[in-house]
Amino acid sequence: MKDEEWLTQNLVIERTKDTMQPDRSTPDRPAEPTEVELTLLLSGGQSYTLSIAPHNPLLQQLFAVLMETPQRSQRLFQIPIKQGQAVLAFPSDRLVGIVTEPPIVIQSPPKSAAVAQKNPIGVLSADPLVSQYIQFENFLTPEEHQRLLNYTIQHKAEFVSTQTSTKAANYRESLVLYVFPEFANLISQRVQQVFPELVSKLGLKPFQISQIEAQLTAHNHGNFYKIHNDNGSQETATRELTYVYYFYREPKAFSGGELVIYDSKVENNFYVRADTSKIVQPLNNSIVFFLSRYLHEVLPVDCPSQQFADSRFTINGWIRRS
Ligand SMILES: O=C(O)CCC(=O)C(=O)O
Ligand SMILES: [Fe+2]
Repeated sequence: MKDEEWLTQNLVIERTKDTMQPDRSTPDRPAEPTEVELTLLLSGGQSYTLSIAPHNPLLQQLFAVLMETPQRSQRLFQIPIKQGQAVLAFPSDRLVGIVTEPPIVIQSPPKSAAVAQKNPIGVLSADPLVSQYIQFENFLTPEEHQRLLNYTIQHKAEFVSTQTSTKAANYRESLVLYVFPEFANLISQRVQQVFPELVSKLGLKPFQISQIEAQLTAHNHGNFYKIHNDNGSQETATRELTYVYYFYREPKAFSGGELVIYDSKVENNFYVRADTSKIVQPLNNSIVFFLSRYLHEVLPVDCPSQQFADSRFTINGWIRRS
């Protein structure tokens, strides 16, 4: 059967609320939804939200179209809406992103789901208990990266010791600079530029950004940050996404300092740490994004020279929703 035929023969229900079945979840797995809310992001800034059954092959077809790079085969989507009283029609090359809620796993997509642009590396899964992240390499230009490195080394004297919000001892050891306006603005701008892509690739519901926070950190010999999340207090509750931009002097004079992002499991209605995790390498001039609620840690850094200029530097912060 051709796609067009299939599409006109299958009814799609428009957006409805309360799509979850009565709770038959086990502590570890959410109940399977009976409907998925699907937002189609079209070029030109338009979007359309509808609800469909999770096993409707339309989902596979829409995702398959997104994967077709660099050349898209041209076809017309004709999706029945309003109980079949109307049709949403658009050519396949206008589809630029798909948001699903709850997150869904598309079985056997062609290659990685993170393809579309640039060179993102990361882990993408639609299971809310499986942590996902996106890492972009070459995030700043070489010139910006070098200027940032020079600026950081020149401002060594302004760094202070880090603390956690709970002031727990032996939980976090590193240095931080809170005021660095030029580069805080630069990172904030670039983060805003990739934000729509992030939301789409991470399968998040789009949200209004209220603030992008930024701090500049230096991890030198023996420094670390033990397991924590970034939005566990009242003051930090509106942090939705965490970003970490890594930079350092070449040749690299430290090892370790990997970022470990833990998967989750649900206990007593709370997300808690699962035994499985992903390890993110702090690649020079790369930036990683992940949900602020994930538990994560920075493994100890080994920097034999102990020189500040050889540190594992980051600009990291949080995208807050309004
Ligand atoms: O430096 C990193 O890789 C992560 C830092 C972090 O988790 C934080 O500052 O909250
Ligand atoms: Fe963190």
